[in-house]
Amino acid sequence: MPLLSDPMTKPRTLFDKLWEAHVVMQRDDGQTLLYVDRHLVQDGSAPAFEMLRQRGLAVRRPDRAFATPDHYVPTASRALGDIADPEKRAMAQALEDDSRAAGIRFFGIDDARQGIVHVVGPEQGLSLPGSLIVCGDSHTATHGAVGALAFGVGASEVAHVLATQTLWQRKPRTLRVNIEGRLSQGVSAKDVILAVIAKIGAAGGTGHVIEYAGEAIRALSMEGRMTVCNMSIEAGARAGMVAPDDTTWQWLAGRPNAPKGAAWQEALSRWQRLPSDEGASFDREVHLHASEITPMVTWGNSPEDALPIDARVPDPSTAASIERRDAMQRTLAYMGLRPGQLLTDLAVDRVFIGSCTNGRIEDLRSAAAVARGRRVAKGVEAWVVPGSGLVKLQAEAEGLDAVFRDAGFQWRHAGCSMCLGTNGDQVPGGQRCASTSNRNFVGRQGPGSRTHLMSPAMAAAAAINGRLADVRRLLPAH
Ligand SMILES: CC(C)[C@H](C(=O)O)[C@@H](O)C(=O)O
Ligand code: SF4
Repeated sequence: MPLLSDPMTKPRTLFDKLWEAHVVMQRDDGQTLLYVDRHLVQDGSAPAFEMLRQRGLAVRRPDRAFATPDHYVPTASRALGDIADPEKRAMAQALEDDSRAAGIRFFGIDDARQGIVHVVGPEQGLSLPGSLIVCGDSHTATHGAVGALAFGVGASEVAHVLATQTLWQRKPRTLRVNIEGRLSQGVSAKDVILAVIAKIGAAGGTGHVIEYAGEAIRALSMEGRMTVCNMSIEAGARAGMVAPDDTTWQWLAGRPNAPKGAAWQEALSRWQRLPSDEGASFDREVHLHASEITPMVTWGNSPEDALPIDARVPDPSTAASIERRDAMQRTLAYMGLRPGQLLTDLAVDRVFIGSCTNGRIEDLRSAAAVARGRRVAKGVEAWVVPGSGLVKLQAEAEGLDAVFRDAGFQWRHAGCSMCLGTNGDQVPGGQRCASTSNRNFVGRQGPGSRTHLMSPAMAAAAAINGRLADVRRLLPAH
């Protein structure tokens, strides 16, 4: 029996192991300096390079950074010149110039490997188990799916990491979210994370790193785990992670930047020791049973406003407080909803399948399975935006582009696109969009846009039906 008080044998969580392995030094005020293994950079990071220039600092470890433009790139063409806003065009160009000047590996818009940085990192094997990964973007949590500690940082921290390869952080607390049992047919990783956020709230994970565990998480593919980890930030958490296992090794083996040969074997034996030890304790635990989770959609302006698709728009008069009632009334007004309306009665104008949450090959396969042999409803504009150029090529090799095009979807180039609309791909004001992205905030997809978050299969079902729809009633005919 190990002595629990012995720090060498005390059971540790995956997070504890990762944190301890990256500590450079601790300060008396509770801040810890961490070593950063991988720094992912996107086109919003131009100001960080400028900060370095102003202080006459060089990039310390260009070999540990990687850059690709995603937020500002056009998805109708592959030319930076097609970015209408000159400021954004300059930012996208600056990323290329600054990366090249610093010797940072860079995938430009004309490179098939370009894409949303959170899709490209894992795809290229740049995001590896046991590593500490940062990026100047909140959805960096995605990379935790490979068993990494990955989180978003601000612009000045991006500059700090570029200059020093380290980062000051306060140690977060740990929260384990356990999903026991098996998911039913038509229920996906997106439904899991929407159900988790609906349960714990958009601030439920504040100050914590979440480890997702349990049978339903173990059964998820890597793509599914990335979807779950991606939205950790929408629960307020600092990061999300899943212990690496056989699914992880199989998915990573052979990726361009994953270790090869003897180095792979050596890495594997290290990585196999990463999962939380039996008996390791977490500051908090939350339990959900997979059988409780059904296809979900959001109705409001926070990802926590998620309900099963067969539910009705909630009634503000039943709210727990006056403040909540007023907030709900404002939300319903913005979203153009009436209390008690069936969610399946809501007609959509737009459908967006893509983003770092759900723009991977498996997401496109599940949407295509629903779209196959069917037609997008009249008056609906439906887009599919692959998360990376390689996802696009893979989908084309499988004929998914033809499935989508035949059904009346637009097949676009890779980028963040309508998730945030910074590249001009926006939902017009007042229009309702079924979206596979991660945020439904006021104006998120464009001023006045109304976003309903859901899984790729559910978004495809909405495109076909012209209304929010229960994909279980529209499952592909076999
Ligand atoms: C623009 C970027 C900094 C932002 C983020 O941090 O997440 C964006 O990616 C988003 O999804 O809102
Ligand atoms: S796809 Fe959306 S959520 Fe992801 S990085 Fe781009 S804008 Fe942010």
